[in-house]
Amino acid sequence: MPQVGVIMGSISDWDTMQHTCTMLDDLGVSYEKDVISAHRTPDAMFKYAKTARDRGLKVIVAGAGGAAHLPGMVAAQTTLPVIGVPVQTKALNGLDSLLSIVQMPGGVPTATVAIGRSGAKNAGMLAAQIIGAFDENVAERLTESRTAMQENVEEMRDNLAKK
Ligand SMILES: Nc1c(C(=O)O)ncn1[C@@H]1O[C@H](COP(=O)(O)O)[C@@H](O)[C@H]1O
Repeated sequence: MPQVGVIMGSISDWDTMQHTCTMLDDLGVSYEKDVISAHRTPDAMFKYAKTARDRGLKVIVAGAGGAAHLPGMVAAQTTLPVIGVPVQTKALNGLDSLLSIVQMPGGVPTATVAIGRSGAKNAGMLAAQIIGAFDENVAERLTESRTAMQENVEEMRDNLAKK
């Protein structure tokens, strides 16, 4: 039973959303992935959000670009935490996606990460942190990843000192 649902408005979002999936793979968190659109497949979106909790999901990560209504519309229909990933767009560089996701009305929170790949990566990590609040194994892997990141910066400092 997957713990995280990773959905995206179009297959064209996969370039971005694959980074969420890679992060979840690295942290050993089970997930499912799908293309669901609030605009193009409203009934499927409704069903996905309404059945998510009963299917055992704990967190939903939703990526979309442009008029990115998917994360907010999913959040409107479930009390599971929803993390929105603003996909970078050609016309407006993803500012449109960001503002569509982040500016939710009071009462329907949607966690919002940065535009594009880094945001998608952080969405996977944030989803893992939510799971890790209740799962010691995931928490342990998150701690290891922080340690690796710190070691990486130490290496950068050593390299800089040699320049
Ligand atoms: N923002 C949404 C939604 C939605 O929010 O329901 N459904 C599709 N899209 C977005 O449209 C963009 C272009 O999609 P296409 O590449 O399929 O034309 C994608 O970034 C997708 O997330």
